[in-house]
Amino acid sequence: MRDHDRMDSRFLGIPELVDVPTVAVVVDVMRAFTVAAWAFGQGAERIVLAESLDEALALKARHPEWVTLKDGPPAPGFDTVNSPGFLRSADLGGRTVVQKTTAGTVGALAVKEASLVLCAGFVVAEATARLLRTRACDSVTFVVTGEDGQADEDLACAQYIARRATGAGPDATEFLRRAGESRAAAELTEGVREGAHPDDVALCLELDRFPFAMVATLEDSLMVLRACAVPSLTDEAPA
Ligand SMILES: O=C(O)[C@H](CS(=O)(=O)O)OP(=O)(O)O
Ligand SMILES: [Mg+2]
Repeated sequence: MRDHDRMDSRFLGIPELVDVPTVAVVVDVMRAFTVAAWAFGQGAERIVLAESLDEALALKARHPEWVTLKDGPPAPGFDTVNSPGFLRSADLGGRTVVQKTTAGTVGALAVKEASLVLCAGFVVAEATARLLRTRACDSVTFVVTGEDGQADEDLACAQYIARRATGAGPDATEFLRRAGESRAAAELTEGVREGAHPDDVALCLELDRFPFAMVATLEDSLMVLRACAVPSLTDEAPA
């Protein structure tokens, strides 16, 4: 039986990903994977993580009913922006979303050959940790997507999930405080980052807003993210 306390965690920025991890948790709190979680919360069936803006536009041209979003300001060919505040009023029931951002989607695509790829932020922290526990993951690479691995909102979330995945029950307050004081939070609050809603930072700091984890897999050469229900702890085998 695996000892949950022994999970080996490493925390790497995207440029540091030189080998293919077995299990990767790609963290982007502000804002890609908070946005992705909200898309599922609003009914989206799947999210295609696009390699480039051109690929997102080409997918839209082939599938006009798909919903495209990118970070930065609104742009032709894109239906919306990378903002949980704006996305929470969208009806995405059964829709396919195409997402392209500066950090989050790039980080997920950088580990697309891994056996298990989870995408995460605070809004799905507990479900993500629980999935790592139920899959008995002994060694996990956390991809800290922002600022070449230095983004403290992503590192804090990654460290929190890593602790939770070992069965420890750390108080989230300090991790959320770090995220709230991060450069990304300040830039979103001050309007430096475009395509932002005034509620974005608060929405990115909602702990366990959603009950699902998010798993990315290659489907017909596209990296596709799907919400994944995770059994409750009472369904886990005893350690
Ligand atoms: O939309 C975001 O918050 C960022 C882009 S930027 O840093 O604001 O330019 O993208 P993400 O990949 O979600 O970190
Ligand atoms: Mg980010």
